[in-house]
Amino acid sequence: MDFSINDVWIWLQLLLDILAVSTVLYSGLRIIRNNSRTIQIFKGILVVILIKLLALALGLHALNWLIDTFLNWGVVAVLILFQPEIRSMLEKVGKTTAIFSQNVSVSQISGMVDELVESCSAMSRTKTGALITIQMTQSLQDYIETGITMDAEVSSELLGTIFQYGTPMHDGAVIIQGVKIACAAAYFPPTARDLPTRYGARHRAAVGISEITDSITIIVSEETGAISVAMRGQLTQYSPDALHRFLMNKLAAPEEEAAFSMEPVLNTARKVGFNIPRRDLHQEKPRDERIKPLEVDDLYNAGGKDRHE
Ligand SMILES: Nc1ncnc2c1ncn2[C@@H]1O[C@H](COP(=O)(O)OP(=O)(O)OP(=O)(O)O)[C@@H](O)[C@H]1O
Repeated sequence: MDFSINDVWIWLQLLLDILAVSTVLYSGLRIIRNNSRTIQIFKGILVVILIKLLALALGLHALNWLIDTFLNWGVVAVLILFQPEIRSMLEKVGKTTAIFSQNVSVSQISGMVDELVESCSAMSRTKTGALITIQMTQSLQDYIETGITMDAEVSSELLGTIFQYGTPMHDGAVIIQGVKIACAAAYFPPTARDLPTRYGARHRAAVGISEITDSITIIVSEETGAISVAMRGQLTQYSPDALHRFLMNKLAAPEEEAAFSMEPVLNTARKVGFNIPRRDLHQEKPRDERIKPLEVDDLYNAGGKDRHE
């Protein structure tokens, strides 16, 4: 069989097209899955499309016209409704203000994690409420501006002082950028979801920021002293040791995560004939096995509660 350069180019274009479309669809579905608001809007759009199909099948012209008009305006409505998600997606594409791109060494991260865990452990013992968010790849600049700007090394003493009850900065969240405290007393949009009643405003704020950014938020409960982490809309309770392992795993080995998020795209490439070796999850992510959450609340499956011993 003869292949001209033109044929090769057409195949390459096709392949690029498939890769681009699957990346866009995958990112869109991830945003929808990770955010309760987008799930609701997505369900609403599906219902409207189903009604339109029904109207077409039954020949209901007036209803069909109404839905067409609604869908035409729908593009504008979706752009307005999804504005925060679109903005955060574009920020993600254009910006890599991640902890890892700030010339931060693993030993600096390790030092920061030691201080962070020590202070959370101390605040857990004294039942001092705390809310600490670590910026990952998406910028938290908008939220930093809602608080009191700082530029200080993370230290157990400083965090303890900030969250001491009655001090001017104890209300709100501390945001960590790189290995530094960028601000205190920041305000986060709380989640719109119905959380179990044992979770109050602090936990709602933590889940809220974890739904709209890829940040990691640590919460120390004033009521119980429990330490939890909010990430991608999920709240997980950790012991101080497990928290240390979790943070080191997330902050000191990010490139594995990034590579794994490309898996669906790589799968498409494999399907069209590219010989890309598969990664062995168990062989390459041994550190995850050491993470032992005490309790996992999967907030997306209301009431779902797994125990990991
Ligand atoms: N939207 C928000 N953004 C940032 N911080 C917030 C926000 N809402 C509440 N907080 C913080 O949470 C504190 C109130 O927490 P509340 O007791 O209602 O929460 P909780 O989830 O029940 O936690 P705890 O278990 O510590 O009682 C406030 O004093 C404030 O510091």
